[in-house]
Amino acid sequence: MITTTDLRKVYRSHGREVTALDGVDLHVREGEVYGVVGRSGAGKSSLIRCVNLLERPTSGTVTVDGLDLTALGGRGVRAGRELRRARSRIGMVFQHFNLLSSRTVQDNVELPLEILGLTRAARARRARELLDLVGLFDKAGAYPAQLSGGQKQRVGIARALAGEPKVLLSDEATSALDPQTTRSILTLLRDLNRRLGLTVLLITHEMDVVKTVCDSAALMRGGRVAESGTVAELLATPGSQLARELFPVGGAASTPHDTVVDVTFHGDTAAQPVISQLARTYNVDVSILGAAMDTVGGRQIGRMRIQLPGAYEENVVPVGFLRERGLQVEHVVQAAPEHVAQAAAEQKETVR
Ligand SMILES: Nc1ncnc2c1ncn2[C@@H]1O[C@H](COP(=O)(O)OP(=O)(O)OP(=O)(O)O)[C@@H](O)[C@H]1O
Repeated sequence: MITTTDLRKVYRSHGREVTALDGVDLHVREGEVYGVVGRSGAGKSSLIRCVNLLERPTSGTVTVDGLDLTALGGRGVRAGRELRRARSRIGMVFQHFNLLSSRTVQDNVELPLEILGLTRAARARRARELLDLVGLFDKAGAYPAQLSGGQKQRVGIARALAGEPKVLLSDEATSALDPQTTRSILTLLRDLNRRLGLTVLLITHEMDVVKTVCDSAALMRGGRVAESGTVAELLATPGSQLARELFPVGGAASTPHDTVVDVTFHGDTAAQPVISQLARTYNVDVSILGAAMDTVGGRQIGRMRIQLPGAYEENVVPVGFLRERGLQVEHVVQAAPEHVAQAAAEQKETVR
């Protein structure tokens, strides 16, 4: 539904060039909720703004619902009109809601419909339907200042849906909200995604957002996509940073000479009997260093960090035993004690 190909964005200001996007290839399938995460400055906002051409890419293409938006945006009245029409099929939700304070809730939702040229009666009817959809029918006559943050964002979402978009872009829609309100907005987005078949591309710096609503995710670093895939694929990718951050499991080994592995299993596969079978079959002492269960991408996932006596090479058979039983096993390379001391010293240096 959304494809970017070798997308580059270079900002030029005060004689300086900043490369915000350095060849981004992204593919968001129809009907999925896709999360883009990354540190501040990774290029997330630039990406989402290039997807609806609020920002013109320096090079590369953006295709939304089969239409190459980058080809539409030439100069001239016709090109401008075509781009505006295409853009009206892409809804956008902002972190700070961007509502007009002098307009009522209903008038805010009607704004894009005015631009689309709907009659007053048709606008009012559609705006009320949309307010009903986001649970704010009774607030039609209120002004933004009379609403809570969550209600303002619901108005923002209703307004974004006015042009009956197939795609909704969300730029940190929940980062100004408290955790409970965040949850209710995410539930609303998921609900709209399912009921309307809406494809949602959201950017966030909160892993919990990805965990709660996303089917797929990408990690951006330095203007590039460092990792991407469905949440299930990412969780099954050895060494995936996203998987680690989505599902952290801690615990340090008692000795650096033993083997530490992270074992991932799905909620319906009980790991505990497998671990005790392992201990019995190979007569090894298995220490559980950490464990967690959580729901990721709507599926129950469990992760356990265990310690096995001896070096990794000596544990190939027990590790194979776990893998044969369908568990995903990832070797956690432990830092040698002198490296730990050095890393701690370096960190102290940075803090100072
Ligand atoms: N209009 C602009 N002019 C110049 N440089 C810009 C502009 N917008 C963004 N940048 C730079 O581009 C890089 C990527 O910024 P961008 O806002 O896309 O990142 P981000 O991942 O969304 O960060 P954040 O999470 O802090 O919003 C940064 O180095 C930023 O300073």
